[in-house]
Amino acid sequence: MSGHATPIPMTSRKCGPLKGTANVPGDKSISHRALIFGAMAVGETKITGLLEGQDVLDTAKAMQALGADCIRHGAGDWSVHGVGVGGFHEPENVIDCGNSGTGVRLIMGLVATSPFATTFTGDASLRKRPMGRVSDPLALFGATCVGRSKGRLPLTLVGAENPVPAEYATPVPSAQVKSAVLLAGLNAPGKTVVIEKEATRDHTERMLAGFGAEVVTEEVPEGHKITLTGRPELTAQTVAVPRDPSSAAFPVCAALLVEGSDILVPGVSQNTTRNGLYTTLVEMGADITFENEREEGGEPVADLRVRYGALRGIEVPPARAASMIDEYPILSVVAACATGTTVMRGVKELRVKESDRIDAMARGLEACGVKIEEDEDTLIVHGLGAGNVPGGATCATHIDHRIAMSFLVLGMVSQKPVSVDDGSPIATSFPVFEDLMSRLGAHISRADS
Ligand SMILES: O=C(O)C1=C[C@@H](OP(=O)(O)O)[C@@H](O)[C@H](O)C1
Ligand SMILES: C=C(OP(=O)(O)O)C(=O)O
Repeated sequence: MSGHATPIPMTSRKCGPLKGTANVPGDKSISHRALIFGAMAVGETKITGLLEGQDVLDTAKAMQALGADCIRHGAGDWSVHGVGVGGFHEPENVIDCGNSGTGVRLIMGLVATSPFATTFTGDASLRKRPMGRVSDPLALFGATCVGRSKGRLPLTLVGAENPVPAEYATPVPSAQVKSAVLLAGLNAPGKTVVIEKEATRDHTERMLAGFGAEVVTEEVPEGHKITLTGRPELTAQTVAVPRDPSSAAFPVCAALLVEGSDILVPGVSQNTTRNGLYTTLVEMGADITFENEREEGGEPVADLRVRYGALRGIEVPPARAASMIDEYPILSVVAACATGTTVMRGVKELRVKESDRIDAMARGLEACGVKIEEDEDTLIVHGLGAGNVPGGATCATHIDHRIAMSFLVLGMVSQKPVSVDDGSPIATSFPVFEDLMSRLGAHISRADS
C-alpha cells in the first residue's frame, strides 16, 4: 500500500542576494508522457533530461509492470523498449502512482482500451482526489471502473474487450482528462474526439504527432477540438525533455523577491499553454528577460535572466488560469510581497490538486501575517510590499510539493523565518530544490541539521 515518506520539517530564513545559474530539472508533464509514449511505440525510445522525481519514477514502474522495459543509463538518460499500441499485458500487482494525478489519470486512459484489469492506488493525497472525471469518459470506450465512493482510489479499471471510439467535451479544464481520453482512443478503431472550452497544456497532442499518430487540432465555436485517428503504429523517438517552467517558477520568484538578486535560469519551456505565470509576473513589473529563444525537443524554450525589483499587485485574467494552474501557490507568495492587491479568480481547480491549494495558501499566508480573502473559485492577496511580511509561522503542506516550496520561498524574504511541517513531497517534482536554492544563496535547513 502506498505510504508517504517520514515528514521532513524545514525552515527558510532571510538571505542575501541570490546569484548564479539555476539548472532546474526536466519538465514533469513531458517526462511522464515520454515514458508512456515510449512504452506504446515500437522500438527503443531514447530520453534525455528526464525528471527523476518520484512522480515520474512511479510512472516508469507502471510502464514496466505493463510490459515495457524502462532502463536508466545515467542522470536523466533513459530508454524505453515499447510494446506497440495494444501490446500491454495485465499487471501482476496494484499500480501505485504515489502522489501523481498525472500518472494515474494518464495510465487509466492508457489501459482503458486493453482487455484486462488494472488496480490503481496512491498516497493519502492522491487517494482523496477525484477520478470520476476520468472514469466517466473512459466508460464511453467500454471500460468499467469500480473504486471507493466518489470514484476515489483505490480503484480497479477493466479495459474494454471491443473498444469503440468516443467523442467527449471536457467539463473541467484538464489536460489530464483530455490526455486520458486521447490515450484510450489510441487503441480504439476510428476517430476519438475531445473538445475543450479552454486550451490546456498540449504536450500529449505534440507527442502523439511526434510519435507518428494522426492528430488534428481545430478551433471550433465550442473551443478546441482535437481529433485522433485510432490504432496508429507509433514509432520510437528521441525525446529531449526541456526544463520545467513550473519548477523554474520557484528560483525565478525567489530572485524577484530577494533584494539584489540576479540569476539565470536556462532552457525553460515557454510553451504558451504553460507560460501564464511569466506573463503575469511581467505585468506585475518583474525584471525578466527572455534570452536566446529557440526550439528544443519540439518545445519553444528560452534562458530567463531574472533580477530583483519592486512588484505591484494585479488582477490575473481568469482565462489565463489553465496556463499557470500549478503556479498560483508561488504567485500568492509573490503577491504577498508586492504592493497592492492581487486578485486570482477562476481558480477552483486548485481545490482538487495534491491539496486544496486555495485553503493551504490562505491559511499559511494568514499565519505569516498576510491578509487574504477567498471563496470557492477565488483567492485575493493583500500585498504588504517588499520586506514587510512578518513570517514566523510553521505552515502545513498537506503532502503538496508546491505548497512546501512556496512557503520556503516566502521565508527567504519575510521578517522572521518560515517553516513547513513537511518538505518531503518536494522530491515528487523537484528533488534538487534545496541544493539548487542553497547554491544560489538561500538558507534552507532541515529540523535535524
Ligand atoms: O497533464 C498534465 O501533465 C498536468 C495537468 C494539470 O492537471 P489538470 O489536468 O488536473 O488540470 C497540472 O495541474 C498537472 O500538474 C500536470
Ligand atoms: C497538480 C500537480 O501534479 P499532479 O496533478 O500530477 O499530481 C502539480 O505538479 O502541481
